Amino acid sequence: MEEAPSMNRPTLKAPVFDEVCETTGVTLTRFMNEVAILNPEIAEITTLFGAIDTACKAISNLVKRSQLPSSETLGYQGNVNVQGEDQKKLDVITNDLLKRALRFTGRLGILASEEEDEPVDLIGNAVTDSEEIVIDEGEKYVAVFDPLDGSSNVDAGIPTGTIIGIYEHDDCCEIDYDCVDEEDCTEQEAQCLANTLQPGTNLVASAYCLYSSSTFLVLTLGNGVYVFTLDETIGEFVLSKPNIKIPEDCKIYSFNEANLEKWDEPMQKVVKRWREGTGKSGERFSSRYIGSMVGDVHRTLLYGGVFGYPADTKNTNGKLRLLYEGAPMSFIMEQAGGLSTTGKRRVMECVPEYVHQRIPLVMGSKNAVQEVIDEYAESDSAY
Ligand SMILES: O=P(O)(O)OC[C@H]1O[C@](O)(COP(=O)(O)O)[C@@H](O)[C@@H]1O
Repeated sequence: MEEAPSMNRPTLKAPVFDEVCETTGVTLTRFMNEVAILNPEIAEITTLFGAIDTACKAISNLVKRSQLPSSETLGYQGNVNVQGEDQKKLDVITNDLLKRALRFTGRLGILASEEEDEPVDLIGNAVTDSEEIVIDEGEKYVAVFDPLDGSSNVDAGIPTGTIIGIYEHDDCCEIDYDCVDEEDCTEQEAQCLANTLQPGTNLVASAYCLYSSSTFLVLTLGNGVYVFTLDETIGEFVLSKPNIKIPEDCKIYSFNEANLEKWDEPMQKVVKRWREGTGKSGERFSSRYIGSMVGDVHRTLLYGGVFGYPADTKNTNGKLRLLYEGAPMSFIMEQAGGLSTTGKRRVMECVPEYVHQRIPLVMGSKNAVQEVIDEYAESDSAY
């Protein structure tokens, strides 16, 4: 897999709110307005976050109401998505909801989603059936998203989430002519693909929304990680934790341990040492695993720990998707001071070869993830 050089992007100026007196009244809208004032060059992104704000509130409501007897959103849609997964009704509904919210900002050139077979080119197809979408001349972006991560858990009321990554759209990005020749795709389609298959180092923003005891929207614009909590009384996301940092040390790991024996050796060795308390920290780790990436990553960010879905003899590339799960969550983890690796590579530097590509993933507290990286470096593991 190709590795991408790091992008030298100017660091954004982040609005500063001190912990105690200022945060109580800082809504996401106000936060984004302050970001736009401090960084006029990315003012357009704040419009996208307006759409994300609305869509996540609507999804939060849908998820909460989905358990009610009157709800028609439980169960399966009857279709199978491009990855062979049975689509839940909520997968389809939340996908449509987010697609529409983002499209009508007029700022989006392309979107790619777990529930869409191919990237959707909004520039090439500006007119869709009855709804004409006007794409502004201004800055355009590419959005990649997993509309309802962990949806297999939704019927049991287990936390689920939405994951979003935002890239700049480059009208004159280099296209892969092989794709044009061999796969008979048009130049426009090749350009659409090239704009979609960008490495995490190109991300300009990423966010996840966790639908759980509360609804949390966690985001980075490349200068720290900010946690907003939905205040249902005013219907606004309110800044609850500015500029969070993940603890460098930890004693919690979060993996589907049922796969442990199928993992490759370095991963097995490290987790067995953590279980016995014979790892670098000498701490005996405890295990926590929800089986919903957004829930497991949110806990890991706040309490410290290591979350991952390593490669194994069944899922030789792991289970999680690089473009709309791995990279956006790695951007947030790194911005909070953590690390994210495949074991051998920094996830953010991996260039996706196709939209639904899977990648082995281990992310979390710096010193523990470094232990995994060191173990892979020592081993000449095939993975
Ligand atoms: O059930 P497993 O194999 O442990 O996999 C759980 C992982 O799969 C996922 O549910 C995959 O996500 P999707 O629901 O978006 O396909 C992750 O949220 C979670 O971390």
